Amino acid sequence: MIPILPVPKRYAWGSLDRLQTMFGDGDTSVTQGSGPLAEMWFSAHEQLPGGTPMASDALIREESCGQGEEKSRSAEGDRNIGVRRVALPDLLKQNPEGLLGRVASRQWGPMLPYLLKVIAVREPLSLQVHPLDFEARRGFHREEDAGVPLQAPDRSFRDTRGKHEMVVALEPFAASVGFAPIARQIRALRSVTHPLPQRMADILESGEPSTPRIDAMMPESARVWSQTARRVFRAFALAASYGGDIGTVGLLDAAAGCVEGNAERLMLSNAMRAAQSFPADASALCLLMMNPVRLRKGESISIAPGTPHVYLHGLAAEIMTNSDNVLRAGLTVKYRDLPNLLRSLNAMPTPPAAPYVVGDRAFGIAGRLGGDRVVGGLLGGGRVVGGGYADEGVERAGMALYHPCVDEFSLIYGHVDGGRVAEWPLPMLAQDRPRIVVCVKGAVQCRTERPGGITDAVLTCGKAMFVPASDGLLRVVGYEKTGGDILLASTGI
Ligand SMILES: O=P(O)(O)OC[C@H]1O[C@](O)(CO)[C@@H](O)[C@@H]1O
Repeated sequence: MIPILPVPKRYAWGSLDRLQTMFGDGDTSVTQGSGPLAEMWFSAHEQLPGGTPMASDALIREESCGQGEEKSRSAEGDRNIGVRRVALPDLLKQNPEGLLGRVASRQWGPMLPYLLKVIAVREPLSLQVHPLDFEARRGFHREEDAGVPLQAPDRSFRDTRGKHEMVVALEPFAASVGFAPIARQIRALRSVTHPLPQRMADILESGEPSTPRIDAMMPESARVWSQTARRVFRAFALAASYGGDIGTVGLLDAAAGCVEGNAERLMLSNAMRAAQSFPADASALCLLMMNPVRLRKGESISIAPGTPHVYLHGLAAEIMTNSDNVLRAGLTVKYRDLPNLLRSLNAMPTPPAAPYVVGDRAFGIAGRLGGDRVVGGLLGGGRVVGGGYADEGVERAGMALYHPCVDEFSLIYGHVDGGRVAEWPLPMLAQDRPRIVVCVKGAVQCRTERPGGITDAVLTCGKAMFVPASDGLLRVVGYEKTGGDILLASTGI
């Protein structure tokens, strides 16, 4: 087991206290600095030139450290033990098979195929879409050829990989994800008295072409799209490219009293939350086209490339393919790249999908499908109707495994009581793979056993370990009376 330090990301939408409290214990170098803290990355994403940190540092204990590498020294018996900080991607390149395992290193090369984050959302994130693999490769090379530096703020593609992502709520979490059924979009838009939302509703109802400017932004593949997808694309692109200030907060406020239906009310409330943070940005109206999502602790949602989404509020774990490619349409101070976003957009109304969830005693909603296997259902009308933990919450639920339909990652989240050994929902996912374990509450003790001997480590809240594939099975025991909550990231195969 190798201790790793997260990379803190400070964006304006981050929290002023959640991550500071969770990760601030002990090593304050991780959380020091003022202002909001948005994300903590446990990552082996390649470093950007110019020193922008993307990858976690691994802390390697060594009896003698090379010059300039030694950060701290302590006497252990007669030995002089040093701690050397090595960027995780460099460490993985030294011994891919031992650290990542045979299967992962053959499939993805000397690279950790997933990126784990803990995110604290105080203000809405951007209205965004992630690209597919081929779109990321094409976009990356286009920007390289155009000479846009990798770390430039107006760069969209920072690597060549598509981004598939999954969110597991650690506290209540609010978002808008994917396009809602078209009738619901029309009802929400019609409630707002202004020519722009009315025009969007007209487009959705009649399918008439919006303007040549908007139709010119349709990707080539739109030729084979359904009428519904074309209508949705046009209405979305109209609001996202509008540019002017229409006084969205006042309009949404006036609409709040007249809209009918729970889902529509939630759509309006999500749009209002976005508009309050970005009052002059008409793209907040796009949230009137999107499914409102409310996750409770332990509930989860899977975001496939192409899915438009806005995270609005809450604390969550996020795990994704090893990519930082985000295409933004609005609600942000960061670079917007509407043409590329529209090229990647999935314009078909689709209910947000929960990943497969497997767990022991973890579910009261979806029901069992034989053995300990439970299939997460779909979200509808802003309520989770399948998957995730039952009402009583994670404390009583034990561990659950969240597994979307990709091979690169899976996540276990749950609580281990003091003195109890964690019961993994699927034990094989806790061995022979590259794993990252993070304690997000209380304290736990991790143990690995391999021919060389037993290794033990206590993780208090905010501390993390990279557990190499060669370390064999990982056991986690709740520490002291209260035990702790952990995230255990692993590959899916
Ligand atoms: O562009 P923003 O609003 O800062 O959001 C970026 C963040 O959004 C996400 O893509 C969420 O989907 C994160 O993984 C990412 O770090």
